Amino acid sequence: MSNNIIELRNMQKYYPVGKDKLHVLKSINLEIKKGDFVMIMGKSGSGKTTLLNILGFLDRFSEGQYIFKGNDVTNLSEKERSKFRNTNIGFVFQQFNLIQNLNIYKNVELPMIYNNKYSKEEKDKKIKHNLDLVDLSDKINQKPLELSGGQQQRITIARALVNEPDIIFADEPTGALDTETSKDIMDLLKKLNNDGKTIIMVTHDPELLNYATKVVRLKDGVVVESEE
Ligand SMILES: Nc1ncnc2c1ncn2[C@@H]1O[C@H](COP(=O)(O)OP(=O)(O)OP(=O)(O)O)[C@@H](O)[C@H]1O
Repeated sequence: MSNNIIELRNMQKYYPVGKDKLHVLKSINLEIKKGDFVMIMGKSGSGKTTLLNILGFLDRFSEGQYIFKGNDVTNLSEKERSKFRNTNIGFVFQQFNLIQNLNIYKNVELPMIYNNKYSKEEKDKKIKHNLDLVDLSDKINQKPLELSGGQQQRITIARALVNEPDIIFADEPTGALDTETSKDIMDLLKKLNNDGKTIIMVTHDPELLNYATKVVRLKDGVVVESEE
């Protein structure tokens, strides 16, 4: 088996717009290896988020083939897609997407509620372990808005890790943070990458390129450059 964790073959994505269709991703061929730290770059509207959402089973594509960990996942049902997503992928978003009226424990617990396979003791252990990993176990009973932006993003990273996914998808994870806090978050992602997680990240920021092992540049829905 190849050591590609992800392969896209000749993938096309159209969005319906009135009677027409907008061709937003054009003949995308992509190979991502286990342990890569991939940066998807390109101008606003070039298709970065659409590509990330397709790779993360959040959106469907129109034509082509998707091979994920050696499985052809092109034609999965919605239920199978949710299972793949929940088992294999952790998500980190620019706007954190934490639930404000739940405390940190409950927020980090969420992905484990959906997959429903751990006992209360196992959940406690995993939540504490991952909060330790992001250095915030002392915030376990607080609410998201009582934390700084950087701390909230660290909580979303703990949440992304609880189901022990192989891959972390991050859409502009530092977009809402100042320079110094961005560096902390990038260093944390790099540490996870060094420990074996594959990271696929969308960014506008060329200064973050030195964290990457692979760069994919999109222009008007076309991969114009893909370099290791
Ligand atoms: N649900 C949708 N319906 C129709 N068109 C869409 C939809 N979502 C995105 N688009 C269009 O698809 C194109 C690509 O959008 P996408 O969000 O993937 O770009 P992006 O590179 O991530 O941009 P940004 O950096 O601004 O987030 C844009 O032209 C956008 O307007």
